[in-house]
Amino acid sequence: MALRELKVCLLGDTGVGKSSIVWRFVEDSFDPNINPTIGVPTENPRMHREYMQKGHRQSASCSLNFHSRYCVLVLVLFYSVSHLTNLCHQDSFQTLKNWVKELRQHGPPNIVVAIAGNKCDLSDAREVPEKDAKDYADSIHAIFVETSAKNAININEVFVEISKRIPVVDEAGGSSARGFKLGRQASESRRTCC
Ligand SMILES: Nc1nc2c(ncn2[C@@H]2O[C@H](COP(=O)(O)OP(=O)(O)OP(=O)(O)O)[C@@H](O)[C@H]2O)c(=O)[nH]1
Repeated sequence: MALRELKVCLLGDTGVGKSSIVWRFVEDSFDPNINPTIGVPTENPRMHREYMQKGHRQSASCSLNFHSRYCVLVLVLFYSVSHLTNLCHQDSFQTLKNWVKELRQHGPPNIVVAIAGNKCDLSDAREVPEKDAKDYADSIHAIFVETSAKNAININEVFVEISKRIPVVDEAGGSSARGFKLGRQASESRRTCC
């Protein structure tokens, strides 16, 4: 089966867990002391995808500089709970809405958008009700999943859900809305991630 190269951009406030989600998905690991990153593309060896992480500090023109040869998918993150940083949950939820607005204005049409409410393991500190986030996601026709990179909750699922919405492109360049199946690259069999 032919491989397609796709790009997933992870957008969201600093500290919402973009890097941690990538690490959990690619390496099945979690680092509580992970360093902040800004805009460093990360190769995904498992699925021949390229992940680009973008923090909210970057300008829209820079961070929404999508490459047309890729089918572009977007995972927008916020955390559903208050967090011990100077950013509160409402900030990250509001930032998410701003990202969506920018995507609608500057992103390609028919972009696949998924919203992840990360850090759902901190349920005692929950302050954004799941229903509010779900209602918002429904209103923009986005996928919504609550995730925890720490406890490996729904990390694979969010990417599987995204993959289901990716149109299949046939050899003639036409597309259908059937989605496609995620799989592992044979050449990367030494990797131990799931
Ligand atoms: N409890 C909990 N902590 C998490 C989770 N995901 C990430 N963290 C922690 O949140 C902090 C920030 O995580 P990062 O993955 O660096 O967040 P980021 O969005 O990539 O941050 P920037 O690189 O600054 O944009 C780190 O201390 C992580 O260990 C999670 O699901 N649950």
